[in-house]
Amino acid sequence: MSAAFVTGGSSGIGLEAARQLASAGHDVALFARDPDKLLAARNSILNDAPSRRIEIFPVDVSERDTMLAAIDRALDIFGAPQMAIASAGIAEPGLFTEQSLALHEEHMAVNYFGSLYFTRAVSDAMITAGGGKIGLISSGAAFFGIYGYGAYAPSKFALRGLAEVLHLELGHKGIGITLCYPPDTDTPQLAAENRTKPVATQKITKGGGLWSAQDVAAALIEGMNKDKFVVTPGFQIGALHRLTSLIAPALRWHQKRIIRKEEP
Ligand SMILES: NC(=O)C1=CN([C@@H]2O[C@H](COP(=O)(O)OP(=O)(O)OC[C@H]3O[C@@H](n4cnc5c(N)ncnc54)[C@H](OP(=O)(O)O)[C@@H]3O)[C@@H](O)[C@H]2O)C=CC1
Ligand SMILES: CCCCCCCCCCCCCCCC(=O)[C@@H](N)CO
Repeated sequence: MSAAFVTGGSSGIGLEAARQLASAGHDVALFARDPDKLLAARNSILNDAPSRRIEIFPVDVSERDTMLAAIDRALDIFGAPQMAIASAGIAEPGLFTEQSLALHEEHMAVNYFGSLYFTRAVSDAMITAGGGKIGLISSGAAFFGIYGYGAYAPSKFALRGLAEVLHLELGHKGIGITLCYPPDTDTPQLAAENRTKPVATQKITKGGGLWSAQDVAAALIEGMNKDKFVVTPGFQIGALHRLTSLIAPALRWHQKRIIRKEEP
């Protein structure tokens, strides 16, 4: 039986991806910090896919050695996964002059290095096993600098840089890399960030549309199955992906208009 490993699998996009992979016949390993949320996620997935094996691994993806040890335990149980998705992430919007340096470091540690440790460990195992597919979640905020995302966006730009290299280096070793750029997606994280998000940031990101976690997860998994490198949910994100360097001056002009009005 083939397995799927999912970080951030206890909530939002990761939980929906894990649920869809279990329903498609995969056993699943879930990685996230809060054991209670992991248990609830396991029960909810088992409800939809009762005959699958679902194991939970309470771990902080940014703690390198404990994370690698947790993946080793999952590899002992399941062997190399056929599918692996790194969805664990944090997003705290705010202004550069008001955010702490520690918060910048935390975004890189979780969103970038957490995804990197996971990718390194599962790709090593997949190469030995003869192949596999890895899904990484960047963001629509990784195409151009968006007001209010000084701590968050760079971690997603970095992930994009890594994925572009891995697509080239691992592709011919039988490892598919799929990079997803979701717009705002209706998850607990979006609800939490909206409580402190500057009004200008909300108005700017609204232009990307609002997706459900189910639909983003489905688009990512479909992209992985079809060996697509890039998944862009929605026409706005698709257009941004193709056009950003061309329309960068227009995107700055568009934001400055909103910022002048909302952030005196
Ligand atoms: N929602 C949105 O609008 C968008 C989201 N994204 C990206 O999609 C991904 C998923 O986001 P979303 O589903 O909205 O978020 P949620 O907050 O709903 O879920 C995040 C998951 O990541 C886990 N997680 C967070 N920090 C850590 C950590 N340090 N170690 C291990 N697990 C961690 C959480 O569990 P726990 O807290 O228990 O650890 C939870 O399972 C993120 O990378 C996000 O940046 C991209 C674009 C838009
Ligand atoms: C010429 C003028 C055209 C203007 C169009 C502007 C469209 C911008 C869309 C960007 C959407 C980015 C959402 C990121 C969400 C995210 O990553 C967080 N919610 C994470 O939790």
